[in-house]
Amino acid sequence: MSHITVKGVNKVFKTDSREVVALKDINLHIPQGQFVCLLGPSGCGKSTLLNAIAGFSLPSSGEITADAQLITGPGPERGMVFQEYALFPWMTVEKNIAFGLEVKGMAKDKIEQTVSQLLSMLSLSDFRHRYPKDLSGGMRQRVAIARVLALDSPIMLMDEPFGALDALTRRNLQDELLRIWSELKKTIIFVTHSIEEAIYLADRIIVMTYRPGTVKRDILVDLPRLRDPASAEFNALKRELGQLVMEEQQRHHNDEMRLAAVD
Ligand SMILES: Nc1ncnc2c1ncn2[C@@H]1O[C@H](COP(=O)(O)OP(=O)(O)OP(=O)(O)O)[C@@H](O)[C@H]1O
Repeated sequence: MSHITVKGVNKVFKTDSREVVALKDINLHIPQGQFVCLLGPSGCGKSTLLNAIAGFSLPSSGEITADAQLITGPGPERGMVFQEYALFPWMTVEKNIAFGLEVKGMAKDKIEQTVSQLLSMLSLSDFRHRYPKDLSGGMRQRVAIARVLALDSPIMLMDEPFGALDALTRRNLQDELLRIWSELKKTIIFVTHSIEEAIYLADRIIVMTYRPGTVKRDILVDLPRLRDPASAEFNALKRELGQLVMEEQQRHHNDEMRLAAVD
């Protein structure tokens, strides 16, 4: 089981000069196995919501539960993949993947078996003895995904994991992620500001508003996979989402102009 409930969540950041309402009255239920994208322009609270679900930064009010258990901090059932890979540079690929399992005290032969399976699943077998600095961005992100999969968390939280990759590598990794997701039946919450990426991947897209971050639209994507970005249905949804995101982008822009005028 791995469902998430977000109930009446608010998050306020206080700085010396002002308060930022990053999230306001967010209510969501994410069933087990759903692939959800959080979509919106910069500053609309996507990472704040993801970090709250991860337990890194708790809500100011409201509550989030995973399998009906209140989230009060990070937990093994929720694995996080960041944009910036977060690998240990002094460890080889296989050591990076094995690390969490060693910390958990798993038996050596079981670790070897798990790591080999993951290396194969993510096409990393030929790179097992390499260090992160000797890998491309796409390969490094594969290792980061393998590391989270090693811990077998039923929930994967992903914060713009492919944002720094070139278009072709990004599409390859999107396809691999879809394959892994359908094979392992994970619940995935994936932050992106790419409309096309959200439509390509998600069962459900949650469009957020810019400051305060609220749910602007909650859309189920009912297109068969693998999805064709050239299809009429894909493009119709892209236009609809483009309009919604642009409205928020405009609010972001207006806000920046207003703040610049005050300074
Ligand atoms: N630690 C913090 N202190 C003060 N304000 C913060 C803090 N973290 C986030 N914010 C503010 O909260 C709002 C939401 O930020 P958040 O990073 O969640 O947005 P985002 O949608 O993930 O944007 P991006 O795509 O740029 O990462 C922004 O206005 C941001 O400036």
